[in-house]
Amino acid sequence: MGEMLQVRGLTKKFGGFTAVNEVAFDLDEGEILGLIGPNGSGKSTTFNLIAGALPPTAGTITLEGRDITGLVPTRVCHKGVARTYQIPRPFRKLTILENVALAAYFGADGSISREEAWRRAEDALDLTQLPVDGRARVDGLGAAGLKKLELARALATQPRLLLADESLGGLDEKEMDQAADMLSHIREQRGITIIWVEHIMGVLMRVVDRCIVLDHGEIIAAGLPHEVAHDPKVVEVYLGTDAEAVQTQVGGQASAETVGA
Ligand SMILES: Nc1ncnc2c1ncn2[C@@H]1O[C@H](COP(=O)(O)OP(=O)(O)OP(=O)(O)O)[C@@H](O)[C@H]1O
Repeated sequence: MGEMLQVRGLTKKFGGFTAVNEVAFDLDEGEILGLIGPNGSGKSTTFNLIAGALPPTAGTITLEGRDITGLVPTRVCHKGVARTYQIPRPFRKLTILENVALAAYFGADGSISREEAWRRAEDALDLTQLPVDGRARVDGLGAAGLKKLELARALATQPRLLLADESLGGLDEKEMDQAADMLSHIREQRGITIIWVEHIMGVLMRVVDRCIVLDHGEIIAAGLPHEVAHDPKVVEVYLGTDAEAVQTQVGGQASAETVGA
């Protein structure tokens, strides 16, 4: 397995405020990495830096051995990185298929035929279990369906690295589990490497290979899900609540500190 992504010294300052501070991690091809942390910990900013939506103040981002630091989002997309947005904003007047075909077409910078864009769209709809029927409308989709559409639009650009800003907060427990299984399925079927950003720890821990935890813009823990869930620093920032539920789910031996926490 080759290296997909290398992040070093990644820092973002907004005026005098440091939102992301010296973040560094590696990601292997085919891995699912969870990026978690409480509100305001710097998850979205880190994500936006990798996707090119924000220029970093310092640090480097290397994709498959090539420096992509500071490239604009369309250029990053053409290098094989796709992202989803926390708040889906589809074209409501277009059908589901049209929305996804447009993403395929523009994601490829118009270098593919319309027929190829439709084909890629159908494939992405199939992968996300959305109706491939050309008449199905966006209006009929609920919160979970809109998340799938967001995922389908990203997948239609045929990325090698998917940045999934899932934020499953609006979904019920069953829908959250299905969304998690879907990411796992996408990795298995297509070998796509995934960074999954999520505020809720529990649902993510079941499918990620590794995770990193941010707090105040810095990595406070990194490792296997059960290691991270038992890390006293992680338990502290999540005030025990979510971490306890996760420990039950992922198992593993609790450390002396967390037992007493
Ligand atoms: N454009 C901006 N200008 C100034 N401050 C910003 C900007 N974007 C983010 N911040 C600040 O940077 C910090 C990190 O924000 P970020 O959105 O990355 O956190 P997050 O972990 O994604 O939070 P959430 O789970 O709430 O989405 C926050 O304190 C936020 O207010």
